Amino acid sequence: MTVPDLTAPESGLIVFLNGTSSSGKSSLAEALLHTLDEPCFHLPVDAFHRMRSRHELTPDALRATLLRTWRGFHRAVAGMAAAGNTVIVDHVLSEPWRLRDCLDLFPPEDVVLVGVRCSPEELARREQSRGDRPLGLAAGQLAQVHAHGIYDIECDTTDTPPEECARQIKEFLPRRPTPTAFERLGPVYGTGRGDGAEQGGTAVRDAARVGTEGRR
Ligand SMILES: Nc1ncnc2c1ncn2[C@@H]1O[C@H](COP(=O)(O)OP(=O)(O)OP(=O)(O)O)[C@@H](O)[C@H]1O
Repeated sequence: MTVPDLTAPESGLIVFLNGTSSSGKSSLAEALLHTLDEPCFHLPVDAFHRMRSRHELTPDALRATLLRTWRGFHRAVAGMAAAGNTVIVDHVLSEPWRLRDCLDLFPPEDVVLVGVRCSPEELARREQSRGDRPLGLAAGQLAQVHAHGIYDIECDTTDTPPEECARQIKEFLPRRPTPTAFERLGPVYGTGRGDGAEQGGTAVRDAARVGTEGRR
């Protein structure tokens, strides 16, 4: 029987899609799965919420459980990438601690931070037609989600189909400049692997102040 090579592989790329609810992250992630040449995984936080058992919880317990779900999600992404997998992350940076936690965990040179933009009018139209998201959810997230201000690449899904956005990202990957957005954001947020991963990270200190934004 052949023994598999278990020496530490090179870290895989993390294509980090950040945008409000209804901005088109999941659709873009799905298009990327078909567009990128190498095997890759789409890890959406929604899948982790679906895996959780359906217990009745007090508001405090729910808040703590949601926080653990998000933090577990970040660590699952880091683990998949550490094993050499290309990972597409579908994320809403609607609370500052979420970005801090990711900055603490992910190798900054391996993250491609993608801003997924969409006009407020189109976001409202999509919410209306979906019917499974509270109206105004996306509008309420807009300012915070993009507050860090830096991306490696941005896509505007208002008038551009997911397949075209995926093609633009694929074209960008081999010529992405350094320092990456994550490399630039680490010092700004006073975070980074090394101090964060071992000690629990700034995000853990922030967690005491975490909001109750919940599942989104
Ligand atoms: N590029 C696009 N052009 C037109 N419609 C789109 C585009 N991308 C997504 N949509 C539509 O917008 C709605 C939301 O898309 P999607 O689920 O991909 O967004 P999301 O950002 O993952 O949302 P959420 O975070 O709420 O799950 C869907 O009805 C989808 O068909």
